[in-house]
Amino acid sequence: MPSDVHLSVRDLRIAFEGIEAVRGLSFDVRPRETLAIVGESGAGKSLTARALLGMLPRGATTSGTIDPDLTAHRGRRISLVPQDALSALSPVHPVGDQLAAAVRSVSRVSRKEARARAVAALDRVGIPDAVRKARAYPHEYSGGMRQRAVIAMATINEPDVVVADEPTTALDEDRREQVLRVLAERRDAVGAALVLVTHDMDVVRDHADRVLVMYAGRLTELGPTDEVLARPRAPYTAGLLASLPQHTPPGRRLPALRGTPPAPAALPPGCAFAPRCPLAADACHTAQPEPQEAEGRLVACHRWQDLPHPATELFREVPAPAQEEEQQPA
Ligand SMILES: Nc1ncnc2c1ncn2[C@@H]1O[C@H](COP(=O)(O)OP(=O)(O)OP(=O)(O)O)[C@@H](O)[C@H]1O
Repeated sequence: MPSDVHLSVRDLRIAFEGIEAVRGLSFDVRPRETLAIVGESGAGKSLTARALLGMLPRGATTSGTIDPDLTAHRGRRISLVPQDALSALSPVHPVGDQLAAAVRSVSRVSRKEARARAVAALDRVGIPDAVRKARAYPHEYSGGMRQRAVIAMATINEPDVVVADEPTTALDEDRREQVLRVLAERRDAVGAALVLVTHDMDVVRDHADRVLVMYAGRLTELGPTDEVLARPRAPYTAGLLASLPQHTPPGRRLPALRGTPPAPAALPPGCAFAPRCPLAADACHTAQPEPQEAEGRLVACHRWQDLPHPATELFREVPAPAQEEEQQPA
């Protein structure tokens, strides 16, 4: 494994009763970078993230390699910031005690020292009056503050990898930005790699160094965020981008990406995106495209060289319904 890589995933497959939901995924995560995993619901983002942590649901079978395997070091070398902070915190213990317990679970320090580290960790994520707040219970924190406390918990033992699974879904935009900033700041401070699972391209644009776009359990595109967003090479990435309001001119219908992804048990032959893809050709309906190097990124698409620029144009065929265009003042 190259020295600038914290974690290396190769040909990861996750199945339930023999049906693969993640189908041969490979990627690396590097220190002090945020790798966003993005895609529609059911793409396999959470399963992938949870495989890194060894937290897959009962019944899941896996193959492939995750190197190093950090699953035995959860809370120390790899940690989770979940969507719902309350699920990460016990309601019956003060927040500071929980952080101190996390410290003492991996290092032999006195209670007093662990407590001091807990207060410092809360202070670092911007919890005001951290000494007093350390004695408060999770329900006494606001939503944004609670999520920052979870970030303090996830980074207090200076892990190599932090996995954040939709960490801001429950928050409003201001708090979302604040939490993602704190997460990036802590990532840098402890030298961790951050794997950020999201379905939100705005979050990807503003907070990820690289982006892994997933569709139906497979890699669609992987590369530097700025480059992928400025010029997507996979039609699916372009479709996700075209669905953002800022890419949709007035009078055009939202969302641009029509239809829904296939269920793992009902995959079409060939490229799983082909039935929704405006560029699909015969080969796309018969042969599954493998990820290949394409101008500094990985793209799994038979037709990546044929994409127009801007590729979001592919998804702009549909005018808005007449009543939206012709709305008259009452
Ligand atoms: N416990 C389970 N048992 C059976 N199948 C499952 C289970 N968990 C996930 N799957 C299958 O794996 C697919 C991918 O799940 P995953 O939670 O990784 O999707 P996701 O991309 O994170 O979606 P979302 O954004 O909705 O969380 C699901 O659509 C489902 O078909």
